[in-house]
Amino acid sequence: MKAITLIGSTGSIGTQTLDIVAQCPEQFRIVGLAAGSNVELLASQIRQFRPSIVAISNESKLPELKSAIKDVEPQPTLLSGEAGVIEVARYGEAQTVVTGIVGCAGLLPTIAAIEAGKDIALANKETLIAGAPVVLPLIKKHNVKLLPADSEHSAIFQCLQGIPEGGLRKIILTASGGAFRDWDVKKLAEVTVADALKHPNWSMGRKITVDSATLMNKGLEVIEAHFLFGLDYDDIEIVIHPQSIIHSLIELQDTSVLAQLGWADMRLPLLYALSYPERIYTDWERLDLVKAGSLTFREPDHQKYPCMNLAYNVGKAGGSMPAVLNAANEQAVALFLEEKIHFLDIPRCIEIVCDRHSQQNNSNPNLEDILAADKWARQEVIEAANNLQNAPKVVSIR
Ligand SMILES: NC(=O)C1=CN([C@@H]2O[C@H](COP(=O)(O)OP(=O)(O)OC[C@H]3O[C@@H](n4cnc5c(N)ncnc54)[C@H](OP(=O)(O)O)[C@@H]3O)[C@@H](O)[C@H]2O)C=CC1
Ligand SMILES: CC(=O)[C@@H](O)[C@H](O)COP(=O)(O)O
Ligand SMILES: [Mn+2]
Repeated sequence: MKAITLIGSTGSIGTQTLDIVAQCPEQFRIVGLAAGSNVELLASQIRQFRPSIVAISNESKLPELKSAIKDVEPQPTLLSGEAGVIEVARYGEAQTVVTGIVGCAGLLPTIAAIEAGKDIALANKETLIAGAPVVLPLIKKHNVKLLPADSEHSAIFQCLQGIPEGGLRKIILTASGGAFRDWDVKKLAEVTVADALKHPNWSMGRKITVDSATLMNKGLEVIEAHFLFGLDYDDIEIVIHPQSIIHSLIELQDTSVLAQLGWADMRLPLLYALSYPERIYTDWERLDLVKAGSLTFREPDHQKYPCMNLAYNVGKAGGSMPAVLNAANEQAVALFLEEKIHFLDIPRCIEIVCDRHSQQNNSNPNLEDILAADKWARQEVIEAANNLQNAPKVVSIR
């Protein structure tokens, strides 16, 4: 039975991972949980899954959590703050750590898990995008597995099984097109937060749902694919596939193309990241091609969605640029969700900050450099947002 620690247990990835564990008690058990602020859900997860160690990142919530589980026997070790989450990530018993924290907040716990010899089931793409120059060498050094759980990267990883080294020629990432795929570009000036949070196919957390709407999610996934599978950026293509049935494709040297298909259900890539290389039987709804109907494809519109080109350019620049792109995007999306900037300001702010950083890109950043670049970019987005024409004054960063 595989022992699993789950960080980000109260989110979309977290709850779907726990659904798998509940359905596969012979295969998996939870030893550690970490979350941000959601005491009620975390307490009920503790009751159901009986982890040995738990952390809540928001320190002020620890007393509430303690009280909510005071009758649970045996009591798990309870920690709080960033240090507590890191402690949970490195906790002894677990073989695999599922990274379901959103954003670069996942970076330090993931590094701690790798250094403690854990395999990583990677949902938290921001960790790799910002931290690849540090994370990838550590994965090698500690001889642990980096198993993709993002649906596209899982699809590519599944297709690659049995393909000899050097056989891969191109990656084709599918994109749903996000909330505004059928909106006229002129209407994007009227977008509300509620509009951006209506993903056509997937039910996910707020940040990634906005990323899907700007197509930055696909831009981030291009960089993620580069780091995971080692192809040049010119060999990673995006295609819009509104049905989200084909989760991505690979082209091989002889022009043969392989794809992985399934309903839009994150449990499948999560299960494979946990069971790899085994395949576990499930009673989940099986793909019915007739029910799926037409599978269609179109070119992405780079004028309408500038985030994709931003990501390609930043990926090609490398160094500390991806950390800056990622942090700028996190900050811009947060401001959009707080209704402090407009949807169309998201790429504007990111571009301004990436342009500024291009003068000082660090080609070989260490962890300290990455964290500094991340902090700098967030502050710069605040400034850029305040300077946008007609923008209401935003806030100063903490
Ligand atoms: N959802 C999906 O289908 C997919 C998600 N991903 C990626 O997976 C990651 C998670 O996404 P998703 O589940 O949608 O996000 P959610 O917003 O639904 O969940 C985020 C989780 O992270 C926790 N969290 C936030 N900040 C911290 C912190 N500082 N320390 C500890 N825990 C924290 C939250 O806790 P709390 O709520 O208690 O505050 C919550 O459990 C993202 O990187 C996303 O890009 C990738 C592919 C698909
Ligand atoms: C489920 C998943 O992996 C998400 O990253 C998904 O890809 C979002 O959909 P789009 O970015 O294609 O809209
Ligand atoms: Mn994805």
